[in-house]
Amino acid sequence: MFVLVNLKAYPCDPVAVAEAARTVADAHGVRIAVAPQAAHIDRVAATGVETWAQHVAPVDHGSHTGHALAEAVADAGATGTLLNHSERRLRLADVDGALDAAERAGLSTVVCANNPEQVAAAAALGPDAVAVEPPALIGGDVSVATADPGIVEGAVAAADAVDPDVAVYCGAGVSTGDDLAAAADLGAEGVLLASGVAKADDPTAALENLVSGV
Ligand SMILES: O=C(CO)COP(=O)(O)O
Repeated sequence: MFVLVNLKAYPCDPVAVAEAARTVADAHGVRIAVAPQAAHIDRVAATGVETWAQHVAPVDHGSHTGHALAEAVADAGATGTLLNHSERRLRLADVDGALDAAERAGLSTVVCANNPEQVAAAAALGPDAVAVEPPALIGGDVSVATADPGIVEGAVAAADAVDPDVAVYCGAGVSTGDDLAAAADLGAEGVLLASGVAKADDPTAALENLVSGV
């Protein structure tokens, strides 16, 4: 299982979370990545943890003030990027353009989606992975795998029908080893989570609990 920790814009210490993630990943042989704010990518990557961007823009080098250029986040140390997160939605053409930008820069990609129908559309664009995250469950205490197992199974089936090479992750409310195990049982190959780690008093303990479900 792949564990992708999205730090959003939470007021946590990104380097402390990154060091915790690298330590737990190494100790347990689990792939854990951290997606900090763009301005923190270089400091997070310097810890040695797998580092992702939260977004890249569908643009090339040029006159694009204020856009997150895929090459720039890759230069800073990111090796992958989220796209179309529920809190950073894109138009379909911009998801496609951002996937092109990420591919140009050598970044792995996860396109987020609300439901199996959007998962199918996202998978058709050829990302490395899609992630189903029901917005109503994001930031809550009940994991998507418990609250709505059918949406995870539906996402796995939808992606498989379009392109079996696209991995399927799930997220929203994931915080424990039981949540991770439940997601795996439903066919997910990874989880996205945020508050369970970014808001934890002890991110190392939170991550240790999570990977106990691998
Ligand atoms: O949006 C998410 C990850 O990208 C999920 O957030 P929570 O883990 O806080 O529910």
